[in-house]
Amino acid sequence: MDCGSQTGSIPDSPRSSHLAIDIGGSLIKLVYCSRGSGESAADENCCSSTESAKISNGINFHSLRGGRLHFQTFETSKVADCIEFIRSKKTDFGGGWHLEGSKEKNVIKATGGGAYKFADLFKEQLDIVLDKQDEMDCLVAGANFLLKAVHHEAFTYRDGVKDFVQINDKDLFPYLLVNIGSGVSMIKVDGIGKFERVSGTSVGGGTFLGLGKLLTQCKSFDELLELSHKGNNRVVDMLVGDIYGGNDYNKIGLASTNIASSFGKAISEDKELHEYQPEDISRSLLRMISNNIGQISYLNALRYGLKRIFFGGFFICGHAYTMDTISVAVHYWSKGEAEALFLRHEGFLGALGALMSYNIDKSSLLQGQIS
Ligand SMILES: Nc1ncnc2c1ncn2[C@@H]1O[C@H](COP(=O)(O)OP(=O)(O)O)[C@@H](O)[C@H]1O
Ligand SMILES: CC(C)(COP(=O)(O)O)[C@@H](O)C(=O)NCCC(=O)O
Repeated sequence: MDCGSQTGSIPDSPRSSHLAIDIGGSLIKLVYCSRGSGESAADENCCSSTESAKISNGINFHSLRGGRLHFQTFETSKVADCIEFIRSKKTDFGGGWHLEGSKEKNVIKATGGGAYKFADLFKEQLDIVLDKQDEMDCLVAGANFLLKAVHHEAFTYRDGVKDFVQINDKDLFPYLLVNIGSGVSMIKVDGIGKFERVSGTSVGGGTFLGLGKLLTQCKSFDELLELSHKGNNRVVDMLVGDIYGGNDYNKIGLASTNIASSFGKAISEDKELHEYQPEDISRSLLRMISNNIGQISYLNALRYGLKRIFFGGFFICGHAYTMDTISVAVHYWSKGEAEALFLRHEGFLGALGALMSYNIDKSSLLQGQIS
């Protein structure tokens, strides 16, 4: 993305630039363009950003011709940190955020439920007005932008192998966009600004983290994911073989190793929670939720005749086991007909969409200038 004045993509004063915010149920995502040499990647970690922000900054920080695009996250429960961060950036933004055509002095584009929930807080604390953008509009705009503009944005993931897929511009639509945030939205996208939210499920990233905290005493998402690396879901899940005396159930295509019932082993084992390893619980939970989302996504793709399913949202977080499980679920249920694709900037679709709702020259944004 070019924030520089040479292309005229962002008509603004030399120092000021644009900031957009997506305030979700779990995380706040900030995206902002800045110009000049004043900032470095190190700035990204200077405040109380979450661990996943650090991870994503590692891959998402972009040097821009004439400017830079920055990505930042905060836990929504720590909105005060986000407010302090924005306050600290105010001078970098020429003393405020001036929206073209608006009488208001400080206005920033904002999406997600928090744009409503925290509107008064931003006004009181920062004297900033949140210019609310619809969450679904932003998700779709962000996804379309990335898929059209960014080389190597989408990839498949199977058995630990990431394969980048270059999407032909003329062959992008229709597709299913599945955003796995706190909850999950499934959106059939037919073109730029043309979409319908066709389904959703409340069993999403918030469920993984919420149940995971209750069941394992973990304090954070990163801790829970880390545990899942070391776990064995078969200790907790009831397999087909557990029911069929070690045999496959060939007639309906089930191998003995298939999960028959997530967490099903806990029915009969008469064990207390503390007798299970938190690693195994975390693994089983992650698998259950990823598999379920993969399956519902496939059913919606089938319902609308869609071959490509793009997965976004911070739940995925570039995590190998999550992506593998989703890919296997889509492949398994579609008998290889549909494909799960992941996005490098998965967690920032809404924030990028909100950023694009500024009066920015879209044609220059769509010339592949984001790396
Ligand atoms: N550092 C983190 N803290 C909390 N949740 C995280 C973190 N990193 C990833 N997640 C996962 O991402 C989900 C939030 O995804 P996101 O797309 O930001 O949704 P939302 O817009 O609802 O906040 C969480 O529910 C959790 O599963
Ligand atoms: C309400 C939401 C759009 C909010 O987005 P989020 O903060 O989870 O990213 C999302 O949580 C959702 O789509 N939930 C599923 C609700 C349902 O379809 O049953």
